[in-house]
Amino acid sequence: MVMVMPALVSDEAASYPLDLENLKMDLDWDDVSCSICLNFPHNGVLLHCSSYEKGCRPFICDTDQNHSNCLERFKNAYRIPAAIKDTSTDGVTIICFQGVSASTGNQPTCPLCRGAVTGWLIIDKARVSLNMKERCCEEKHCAYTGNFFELQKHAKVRHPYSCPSKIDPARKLDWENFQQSSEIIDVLSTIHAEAPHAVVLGDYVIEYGDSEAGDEYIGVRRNRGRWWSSLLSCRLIPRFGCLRTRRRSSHGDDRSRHGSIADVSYIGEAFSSLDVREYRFAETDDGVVQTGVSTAPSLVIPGHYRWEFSCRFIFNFDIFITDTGHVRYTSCNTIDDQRNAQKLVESFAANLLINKAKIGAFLFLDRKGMEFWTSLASLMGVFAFCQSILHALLPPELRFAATTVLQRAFLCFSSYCYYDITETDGMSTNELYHSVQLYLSRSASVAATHLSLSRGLNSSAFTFGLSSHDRLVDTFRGATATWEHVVTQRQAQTFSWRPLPEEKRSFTLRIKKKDKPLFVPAYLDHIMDTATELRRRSQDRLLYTNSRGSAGGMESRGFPWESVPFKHPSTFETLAMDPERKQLIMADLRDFAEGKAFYEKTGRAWKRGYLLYGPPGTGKSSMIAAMANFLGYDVYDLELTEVSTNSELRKLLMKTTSKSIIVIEDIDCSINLTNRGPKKSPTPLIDPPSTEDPNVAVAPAAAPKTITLSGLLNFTDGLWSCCGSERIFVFTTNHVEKLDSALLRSGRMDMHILMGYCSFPALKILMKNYLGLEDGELDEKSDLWAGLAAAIDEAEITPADVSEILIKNRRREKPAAAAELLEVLKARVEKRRKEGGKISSGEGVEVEEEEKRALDSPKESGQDTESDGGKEAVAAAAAL
Ligand SMILES: Nc1ncnc2c1ncn2[C@@H]1O[C@H](COP(=O)(O)OP(=O)(O)OP(=O)(O)O)[C@@H](O)[C@H]1O
Repeated sequence: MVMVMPALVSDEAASYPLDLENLKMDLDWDDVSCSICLNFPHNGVLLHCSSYEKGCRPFICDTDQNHSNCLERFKNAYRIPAAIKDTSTDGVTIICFQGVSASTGNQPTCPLCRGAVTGWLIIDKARVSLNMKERCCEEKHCAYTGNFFELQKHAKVRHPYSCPSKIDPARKLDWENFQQSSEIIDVLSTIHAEAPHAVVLGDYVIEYGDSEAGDEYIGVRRNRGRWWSSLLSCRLIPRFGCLRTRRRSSHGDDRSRHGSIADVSYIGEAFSSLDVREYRFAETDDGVVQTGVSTAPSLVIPGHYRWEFSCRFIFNFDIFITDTGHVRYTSCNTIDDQRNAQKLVESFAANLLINKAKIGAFLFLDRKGMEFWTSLASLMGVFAFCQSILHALLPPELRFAATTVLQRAFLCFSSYCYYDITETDGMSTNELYHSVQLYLSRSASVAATHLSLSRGLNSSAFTFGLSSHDRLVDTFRGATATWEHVVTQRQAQTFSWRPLPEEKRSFTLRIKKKDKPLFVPAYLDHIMDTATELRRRSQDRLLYTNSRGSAGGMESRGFPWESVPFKHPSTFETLAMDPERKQLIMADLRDFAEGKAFYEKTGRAWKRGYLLYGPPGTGKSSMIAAMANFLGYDVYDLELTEVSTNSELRKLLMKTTSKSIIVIEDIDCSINLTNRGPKKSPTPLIDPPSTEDPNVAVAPAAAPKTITLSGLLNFTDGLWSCCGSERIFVFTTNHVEKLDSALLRSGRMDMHILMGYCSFPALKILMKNYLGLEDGELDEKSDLWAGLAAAIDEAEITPADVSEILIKNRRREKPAAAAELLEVLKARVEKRRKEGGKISSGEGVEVEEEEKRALDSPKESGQDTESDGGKEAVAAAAAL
């Protein structure tokens, strides 16, 4: 047996003797493949590794750069500077690496067993045999196959410049990734072997459970006796570049035995073999004192700066701070790392000295903070435990009672009081809930992050609402109110006549107990008022009427008014009227709308009456529309002929809302305004059908009309007139002289407005409206303009008539249309003069009024004339 001792440079390698005889005998050359390219190893060599004795035979190719070139690549990977021929005997040559030492951390390792490689053997017999094996050309896309010599020739001729043995970067990266993943798996399996209950979170291992065993695992004290807490042990998975470096520096023979053992030894040795500096914390001293230890200075740091966990920084070293008063850092390989570690610990100590505060940058929790959170956690744990016990032991009724008692106790001791405003109040809807919703929508649109949006019927605006469990803080008279929108699922669907929504919604108002007198009821009133105003502004205005053809419909659905959206376009701007008078009326309306305090102070009902009188077509209806548009009020057009009794009139009044205009047009045509007492029973105009005929249904007799002037007077200025607020009464008439003076007195009709014939300023407005004629557009000194100014007053023409002429001529040129108007005015003046100054339109008024009276109240006209006859008939029947 020939034993050869290779002249190895490292001490460890010196112990690998070679049994050359056995080497020659125990190989079947057909089964040999290159450990790197996995092909037949042409011109092959056998790496001499530490596991040679155990049968490891790592053959690799020793070809040139035109082929796989595996030996060269192996040497390059480990930066082996040189190799020398050491021994040569009987067809076996031993080559040894030069200048390789285990201490440099760059020891070549066997591709099969990962053991240290000290050199290689050239076995002549193996070479001859292996060189004759056929393999493919290494060049991409080349299909040539041949033995070693054929391939050499082929490469020289066909691929003289190719270099297939260069490393493909993508494949290199793949290989590195593969190595990394296997390292991760190794580390994880080691962690689980060492600490089966640990959880690996990112780069850290968190251990749960009791650590009474007191294993000072990797130098970090565990949290004793606190079963609920978890302890951040340490960062175990370092960066893999570092891991690989460390691996290379470790002993190969350990690793060759077992892969995972290698990682365990890594974790262990990180704290044993590396440089450990130590800083000491003293319990009592408040300063940081550097105690003179020769190589490792000690810092005395107050006790409350102790931390119970360790942290690995982004650098390649670890710092541990233990409750025994020690700060330790372990540096890795480089001098830079050591310097960084030292700097960090020193700046940490300096910070403590200066600030005596937490150093946030180091992501540490101080002991006090830890204690607080652990106490809190323990309290919560106890609470959860008690809750589960109570749940198991107590019946639901008892639990409910206990909860109620607890809630009451809580409310007793709380400095807040709470108000729940539910969406429904029993069977009816809670108006306050909707008002609060609308009120909060003002600020919700700004403050809240999650909103619900809605748009109501007859509304042109969107309203915002709080979503479930959203909160909003409001201030009222300097105090704070917190609103929360609570939405819960309705539990069991109880029997109900109407379907209930699936969710129960409510608002909870939280205010301080001391603010209670401030909030209740003033705050709620404020909410209601604001919501009403918002609702009014966001909704289209409405035109109501009570005219439905019969008094029987009065109580239909409990609401006597029917409404349509109010869309009249008339405004004070388009109203043809003297500008000064217009301004006067507008100022009066504005004062009224803003006069809440004034009316309260003076003890007057917040209402105002306007009487609009003048010939037909002078703009009385237009004036009402302009008023409504100016104030933004709803309009109630009261048809008096549809109202049977004074009480009905009262009910109608009661059902009007505030901020509204109640209009009675042509009041002189609607009622006998001289009779203050009840009217006589009316006699039907047509005979009632004979009751003898059973087939004919007997129509019920029309309800007697008992509405009186006094009823109307009470309507406008009685006790009932102030059942609402901010209401305007407007009466219109063509014959003011026919009205009872009681109706006209101040307090009922506060302002009498004459809507007269078209004046020259009014004419200008109409020409602007219909012809688009702006001021100064026509030469004011022109004959046309002067003629219009002179004729308009004498013509006594209504704005309605002027409008009609202008509409007819609106497509013509403006001067031509104005000239046409002048012609009409002149003709009218001429006619008036001929007729001796009699107002022709006045005659028209009379005729028109008669017609109106006949149409509007046929019964009334009939009543008076036939009342005597009726009386006679009744008397005759009584005599019989
Ligand atoms: N002062 C005015 N300004 C603008 N347009 C007017 C004016 N007066 C009348 N008009 C026009 O004439 C038409 C009739 O007017 P309006 O109905 O307001 O008159 P009125 O006085 O209410 O008539 P009546 O007494 O017959 O009800 C309206 O369509 C309007 O366009």
